[in-house]
Amino acid sequence: MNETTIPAIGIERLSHGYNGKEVLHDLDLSVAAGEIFGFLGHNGAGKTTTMNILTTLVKPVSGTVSLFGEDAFADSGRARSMLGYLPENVNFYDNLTTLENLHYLARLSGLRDPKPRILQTLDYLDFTAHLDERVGSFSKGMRQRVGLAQAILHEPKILFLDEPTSGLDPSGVKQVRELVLKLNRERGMTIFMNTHLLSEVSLTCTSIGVLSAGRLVYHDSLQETLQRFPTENSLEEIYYAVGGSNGGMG
Ligand SMILES: Nc1ncnc2c1ncn2[C@@H]1O[C@H](COP(=O)(O)OP(=O)(O)OP(=O)(O)O)[C@@H](O)[C@H]1O
Repeated sequence: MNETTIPAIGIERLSHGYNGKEVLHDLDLSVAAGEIFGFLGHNGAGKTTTMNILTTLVKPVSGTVSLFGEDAFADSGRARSMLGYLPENVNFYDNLTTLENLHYLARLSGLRDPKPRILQTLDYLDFTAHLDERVGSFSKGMRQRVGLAQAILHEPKILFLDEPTSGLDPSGVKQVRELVLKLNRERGMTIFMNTHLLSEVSLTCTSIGVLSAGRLVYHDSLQETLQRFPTENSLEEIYYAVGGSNGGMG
């Protein structure tokens, strides 16, 4: 396999379960470098479980995960240096400022002298004005941008976002969308995004996968998807057409 064909994310025969009950069944998936991949699925389909495995937080029962061709669990420290993760709910210390929170988290993850990089990242995210404000006073959208700063501080090659626009107002949704596109365009980051918001997928993603009850029932480029389903008026209809029909999207 040469450089150009090594996927950013390679998943082979991945299975996982809790308390003896399997929730991910034999998942195979590959995401090319430079993609913005939208991972769709109803509640309980297994999206967060998959993301927790891809970010090496959870070791799978069976199967392999590789990041740019390297086994993620052979050296999870190395894998973590390649990836950034914005979980659905990030916990910050409300009585600490943006800078103090990011400094603390950066030191925890082993970055020495992180301040210059924090300043540079906040500048990139257009958030410098809130550097010395306490996170406890922030809106959900502002907290999300601090979360994004935390996720990209070490300049990862792959960014994992779990429902990044959940609970945001329309302007917050737009801000996150624009930042995701900017990180992909300017820094070449591969983005893997769990989402319920089908409208966001068509505005942001280059390829989509649909997970239904722990099985990948669809994976293709957004362009192919829109061509293949010309009569479906929305991505939601496409979602149902390809098998995500057992449950609501909320
Ligand atoms: N720590 C856990 N212990 C036991 N069961 C779990 C655990 N985490 C998830 N599950 C179960 O695994 C299944 C998949 O959950 P998961 O959170 O991965 O789905 P999801 O697609 O991310 O759903 P949502 O959109 O609601 O976040 C669900 O049936 C869930 O109840």
